[in-house]
Amino acid sequence: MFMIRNVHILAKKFSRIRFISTSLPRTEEISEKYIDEILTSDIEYNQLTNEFIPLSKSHKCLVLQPFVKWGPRKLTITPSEQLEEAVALIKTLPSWNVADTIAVPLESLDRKTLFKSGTMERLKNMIQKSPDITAVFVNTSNMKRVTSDILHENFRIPILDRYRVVIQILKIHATTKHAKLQVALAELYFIRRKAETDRVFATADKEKLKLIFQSREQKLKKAIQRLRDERKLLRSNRRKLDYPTVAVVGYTNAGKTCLIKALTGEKSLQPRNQLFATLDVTVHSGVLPSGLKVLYVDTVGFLTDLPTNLLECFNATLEDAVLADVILHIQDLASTCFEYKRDHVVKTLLDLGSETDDVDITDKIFNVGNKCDLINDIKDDKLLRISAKLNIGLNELREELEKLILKTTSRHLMTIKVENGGHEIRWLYKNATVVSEHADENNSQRINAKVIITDSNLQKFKHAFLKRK
Ligand SMILES: Nc1nc2c(ncn2[C@@H]2O[C@H](COP(=O)(O)OP(=O)(O)OP(=O)(O)O)[C@@H](O)[C@H]2O)c(=O)[nH]1
Ligand SMILES: [Mg+2]
Repeated sequence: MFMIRNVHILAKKFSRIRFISTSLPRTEEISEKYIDEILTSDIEYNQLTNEFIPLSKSHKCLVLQPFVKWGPRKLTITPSEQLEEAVALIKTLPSWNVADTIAVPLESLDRKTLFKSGTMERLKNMIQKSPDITAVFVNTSNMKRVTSDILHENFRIPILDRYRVVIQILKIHATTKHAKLQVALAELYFIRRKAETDRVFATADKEKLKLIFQSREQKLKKAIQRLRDERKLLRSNRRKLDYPTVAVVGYTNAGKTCLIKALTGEKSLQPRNQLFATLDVTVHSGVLPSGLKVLYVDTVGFLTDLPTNLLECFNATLEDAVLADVILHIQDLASTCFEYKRDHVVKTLLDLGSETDDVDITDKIFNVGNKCDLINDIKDDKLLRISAKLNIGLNELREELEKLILKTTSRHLMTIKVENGGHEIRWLYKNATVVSEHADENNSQRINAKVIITDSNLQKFKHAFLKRK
């Protein structure tokens, strides 16, 4: 009842608030200060957030996994695997714990009360007998308001669904402005849906709420657009530098950040045994066996069964991934539902590829199996097995990556005979990667330069030097 009574008070307070509409600046005029203000001082909206999704400092949860025993809604992931992921989600939140877990078989997930009366009673008794349970986490993507109210009336403690828990994690883990804005947008969609279905608001108040939500959505989208434009600029600057990019993607906790740390030696990177540890796209430089410099892009991890609104916010951050020269898909060999997670990532990537660039990205995806130190059986013999943590298989990975990069970026690894200290070698140092130089045995005036050069620069080189001869 606590939550419902609060919303009543809010509805009363709310009818006294006057909504002041302010005009939005143009995208290019949006300043850092403006972004800070959206995130911290939107008073009317912050009041709504506190009421609809109060951030609890700690909870002891009963993790409840409803599952359909048979029929088309039956999933390839087992209920115990789903429970395992749900427990990991809760444990990611500081000071949150799991009191108990239970998988509940259902005929369908569409019943308004979710459970039949017998099961409801059993669960009610179980919760009443365990006073240390302070919340129930029902691991479904987006529970209907009516269902959550019915469960709350029965269990008398807060009811959380997957959307609510994931948002809580994202709020804690978001550190950069872009991540914070994306999370704020996902949260707005969540609160709007709740408020729209709330019966305690009068129609006039609902109109006012609608204006607050609309205004906030516009502000957030504009600010996100500004940061996206900035990222686009950074991307095109990177292209001008002509360094190939490798996007490291995969399910959350697969070891993406750990792998980039191992490949680049960058100490600032912090792999963590948490879901959604990384919420920002960051770029780190590394060197391939031939000396070619590459940029590794760390990305946000994937998670199945998220509502579309939340997914949209994530997908925006994956633009960099789809546009990279190579997509390194890292899979956790030790994870229980390995195939299920792999298929989810591949499907999302292919969908994103066709949306963003309308291209088939299959040829530039490279699959690796990480955490080989934890298992002995070979799950997929086509996968290159590595351990980012113990540095196993990383040299082979670098070699394979280099081959694929040369192919996808139309680069050539070749030896060119040039004059020692002449224009040509200077040009090559400027426009290609010179891997090594060896004196020509037959002519001391000339050297053999081993270079990596793009197709277009090779044409330029030929045009500038070979045609003149
Ligand atoms: N045993 C073992 N553990 C690993 C290996 N690679 C990564 N880990 C561990 O797996 C956990 C997750 O690693 P991260 O690199 O943070 O995973 P991520 O894919 O970046 O996760 P998100 O950012 O949440 O998407 C950390 O505790 C790592 O130490 C490995 O090869 N072997
Ligand atoms: Mg990470």
